Amino acid sequence: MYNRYIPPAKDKQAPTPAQSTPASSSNPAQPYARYVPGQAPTPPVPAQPQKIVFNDADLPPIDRSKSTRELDEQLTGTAEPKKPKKLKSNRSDVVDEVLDGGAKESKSRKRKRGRADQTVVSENEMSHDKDVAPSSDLDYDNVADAHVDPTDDAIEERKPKREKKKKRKQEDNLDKEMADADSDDVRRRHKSVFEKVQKALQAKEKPEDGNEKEPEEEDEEEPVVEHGLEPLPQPEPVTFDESKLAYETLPPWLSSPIRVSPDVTRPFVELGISSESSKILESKGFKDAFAVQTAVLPLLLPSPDRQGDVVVAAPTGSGKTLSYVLPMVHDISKGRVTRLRGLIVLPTRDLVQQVQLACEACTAAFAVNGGKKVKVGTAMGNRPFKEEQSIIVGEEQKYDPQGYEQYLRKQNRLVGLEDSDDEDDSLGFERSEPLPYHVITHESKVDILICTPGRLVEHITKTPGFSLDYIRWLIVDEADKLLAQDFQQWLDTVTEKLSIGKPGARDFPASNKSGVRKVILSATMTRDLSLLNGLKLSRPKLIAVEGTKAGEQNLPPLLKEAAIKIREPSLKPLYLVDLLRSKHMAPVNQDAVDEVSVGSETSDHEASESSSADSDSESDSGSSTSSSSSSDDDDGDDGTSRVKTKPAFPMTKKPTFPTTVLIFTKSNEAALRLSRLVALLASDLAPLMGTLTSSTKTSRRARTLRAFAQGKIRILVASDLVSRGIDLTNLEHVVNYDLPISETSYVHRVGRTARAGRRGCAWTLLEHAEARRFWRDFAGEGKGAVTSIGRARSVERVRIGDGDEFAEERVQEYERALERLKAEAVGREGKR
Ligand SMILES: Nc1ncnc2c1ncn2[C@@H]1O[C@H](COP(=O)(O)OP(=O)(O)OP(=O)(O)O)[C@@H](O)[C@H]1O
Repeated sequence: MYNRYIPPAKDKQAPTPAQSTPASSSNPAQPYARYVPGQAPTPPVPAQPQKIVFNDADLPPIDRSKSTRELDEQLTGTAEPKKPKKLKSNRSDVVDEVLDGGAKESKSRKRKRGRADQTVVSENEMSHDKDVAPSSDLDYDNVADAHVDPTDDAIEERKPKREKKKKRKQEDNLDKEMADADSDDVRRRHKSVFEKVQKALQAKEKPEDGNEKEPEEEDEEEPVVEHGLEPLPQPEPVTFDESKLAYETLPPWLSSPIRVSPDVTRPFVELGISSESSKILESKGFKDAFAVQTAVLPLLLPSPDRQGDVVVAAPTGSGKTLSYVLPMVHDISKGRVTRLRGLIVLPTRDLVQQVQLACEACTAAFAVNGGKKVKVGTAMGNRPFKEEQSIIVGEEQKYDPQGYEQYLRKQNRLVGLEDSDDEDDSLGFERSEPLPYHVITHESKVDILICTPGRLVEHITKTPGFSLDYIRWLIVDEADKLLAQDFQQWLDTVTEKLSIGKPGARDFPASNKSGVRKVILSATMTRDLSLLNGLKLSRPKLIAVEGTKAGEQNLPPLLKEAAIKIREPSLKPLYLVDLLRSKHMAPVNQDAVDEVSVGSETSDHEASESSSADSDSESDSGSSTSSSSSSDDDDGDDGTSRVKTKPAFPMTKKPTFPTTVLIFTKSNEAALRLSRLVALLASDLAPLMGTLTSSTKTSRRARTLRAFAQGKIRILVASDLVSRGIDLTNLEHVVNYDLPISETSYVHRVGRTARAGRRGCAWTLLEHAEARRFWRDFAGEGKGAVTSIGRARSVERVRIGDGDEFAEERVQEYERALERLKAEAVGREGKR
């Protein structure tokens, strides 16, 4: 929180920069002041001269900052052991005074009295005394702040005599007031203040009673303003109402989306898909169009109206993929020649592979009634670049003596030129040599390319014959992520290519439209115009599944969320094991996969999961190719990346697990460590576990996902790699072992379950320090809740574990597992 600077009142003298004392940690007399909202600002501390002159030699210097801190610590119970200080601060004086009920005259006052005829009490000090004594609503901050710095005396001496006289008069009044303060009336008022102080201290010291304490009940941390540098006068701060500003400045298409109810479904035939195609879609599990599809398909399928681009903001698992794949494949299937007409850009390789499957389902559906079987290719850096080039672009030797002549002339011309301005050459293409009297021509081998942004840019710049001239569909899925992280300026590179028109190349044969259709999608769609502008959208329309307010990120309607308090963070893995073994880990959908019994097939595996054997990157930057040095040696029988372990503790029964779980950790390393730890703590679950991290080879990740889909793996431990887009059909539970870094991340993580109209549960393990942020930012509960997450029901509180402590033998077992984990890590290090 930032503290707002409140300029001093007009009649106060504004400090000039020359007067201000530079902030310095070495300055022990650094003054601190505290901003109290809604109260008049503390008058500016008078400028401090370089040399401090004391009128009273016996008077010890007063450290204002020290006193403020000490009181803070006393009140909040956060006092740290301090070096003994000879000085007794003004603030301590005031607290003494308050605690003594005003009967005892404070030392500061004695001092003031003592020097009344030598020094002049500053206005600050006076105002403080006036404020403190009679007020029953004592504000300690003001009390402390109001104390004058000793250097004020020196300043006072320099003031004109007239002013001093005035001050002396005020001082007389002060003495009179102080005498009054001895009266019973004031004593009574001080008593009430004392009671308040005691209450406040008791409330602070009250130990946690073990019950789930509402984090929002915790006191707000009070803002502290450091006045090491005297603030310069500033204009009145402008109040900034973010929500108002955002919506008023959004263009109409963004602020007024086309809303669709989440319950709507319609047969595909009603939306313009032929009955033959619809039947094939149904055979693949797509019977009726989901809500988002009912809204998007009419905008993207051929129609007599001129249509613009489409932006889709719909919850995770709502079926966004099919909403763009269907119309794109439908359109491209009307053509004859294979040209690169559709680009789908996605942030990770796993998503590329997933969307490829959806595309293939649709190509089959439209390869009927003379429709073209649309060819789909991928470019994501999972194989050598050359190989990928040959899959995407075909090369052909064509007999063409004239062309060959030209080719030779060009070659001769280029010989000896240091800086060739030949575009192809400067791009570093590796060209094949033509046969004599032949020329080399290139043709796209795919109609649709699904790619990661980095790899796309590599092909644009390095693959001969790779052309975007015929592109008429550009799909950007998980758009907020792709726009926020502009990998290798992919968007500029692509939009520049798309701006080059080629007559007839971008016509849509089934309608009167030409150009590039852009479809931009995300469950957490950005409203940041500066990002969206980069897409150069044409007459865009925003589709939002109802309930998705602008700026809001809605969770799937059938998602149940719960938070589990971790009372002993050092034993957090035990809470996870208990959760996995608890009644909460039950199937939540009727058709959930039956319990599998894997037997001991994997129990004799020797190797534990290697944390860094593979080197694929999470978000493809495009420059990496799959690592040939990576080994799949430690794959399971079915090639999956199970957590293989020699059981640390004897297995007594066959491994079973009633449901499916995806556990998110904060990093690759954390995922690998946790899965190994759980395998050691619950060895019967080890054969059912797998890990998904960005350090795992892509092919192995794909096998793990396949094994999960087949029910062979039931528990996945993952980094945020799979938090976006991944569709694990049978996933029923998501566990946030580590709290996600943002609301957006939370939405994507928990959105791996409760997809496509199914039920799902999300569990978040909460350490004490995280509770406040979770309830306020993610759950949207309590004081200052600011969440943008929309949900059908509120987050539940669930208790796991045996109270504050686990049985001693479990703790010992855990310690043994940790020791073993450590030994394994050391052993691995040693091998490297
Ligand atoms: N019309 C449909 N009928 C049946 N299932 C469908 C239909 N449309 C999509 N699905 C299924 O719904 C699931 C979720 O779809 P999809 O992956 O497209 O969601 P999404 O909105 O892209 O989610 P995310 O934002 O997490 O990427 C998939 O398993 C998909 O096969």
